[in-house]
Amino acid sequence: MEEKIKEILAETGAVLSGHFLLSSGKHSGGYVQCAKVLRFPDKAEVILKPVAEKLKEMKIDKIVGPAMGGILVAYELGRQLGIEAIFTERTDGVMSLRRGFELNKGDKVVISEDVLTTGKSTLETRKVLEAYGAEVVAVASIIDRRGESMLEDLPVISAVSYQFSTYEKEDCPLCRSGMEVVKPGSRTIF
Ligand SMILES: O=P(O)(O)OC[C@H]1O[C@H](OP(=O)(O)OP(=O)(O)O)[C@H](O)[C@@H]1O
Ligand SMILES: O=C(O)c1cc(=O)[nH]c(=O)[nH]1
Repeated sequence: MEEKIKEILAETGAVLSGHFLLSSGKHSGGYVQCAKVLRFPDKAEVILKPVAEKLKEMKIDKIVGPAMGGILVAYELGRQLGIEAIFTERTDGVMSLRRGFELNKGDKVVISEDVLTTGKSTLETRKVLEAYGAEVVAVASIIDRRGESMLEDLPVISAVSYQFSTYEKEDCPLCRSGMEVVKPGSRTIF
C-alpha cells in the first residue's frame, strides 16, 4: 500500500525537489506539498484509509489537526472514523483552540498532521490539548519524514515515510550551490 500511496503523491505533484526552508528553520532538497494531493477528495480517502484503519483499533473521541496542514487530514480521518474533527491555530505565533471548539477532561484525542518533520507543531498542539485535560493517545500523519527520534512517547501512525536530507542553514550544500531557497509553509516563528 505504501508504494501505491507514494505513486498517488507523485502523480498529483505533491513530491517536490529543490531547495526548501522548512517550518523548523532547517533546509532540505525534498518537500511534500500535501495540499496537492488533498485537493482531490477521492485520493485523500485512499491515502488516509490505512491510517484510519489503525486508528479504529483505539477508542478515540476527537481528532485535532493544527492549522493549516492538519485540518484537511483531521477532516478526512474524522469522516472515515465517524468522529468529530476540529483544529488548533496560531494567533500571533501562539497555538490555541478557538472558534468555540470544545474538549472535555479525559477526552482521548489524536493529533493529525500532513507532515511530521521535527514534531514541533505536534508538541505545541499537544500542550494546548493537555491544558484542557484531554489525553493525546496518538499522532497521525500522511508523511513521516522525521530524521531524529521525536515524539517517542506517542504512537505515530503515518501513511508513508520519506527520508530527505535536511541541513542546518550554515551547513546547507544547496545554499552553497547558490540555489534560491523557497519557503512553502506558513509558520514564521521557528
Ligand atoms: O514537524 P514540524 O517540524 O513541526 O513540521 C511539520 C509542520 O510544518 C508544516 O506546517 P507549517 O507550520 O509550515 O504550516 P502549514 O501547515 O500552513 O504549511 C506542516 O503542515 C506541519 O504542521
Ligand atoms: O518541515 C516542513 O515544514 C515540511 C516539510 C514537508 O515536506 N512538507 C511540509 O508541508 N512541511
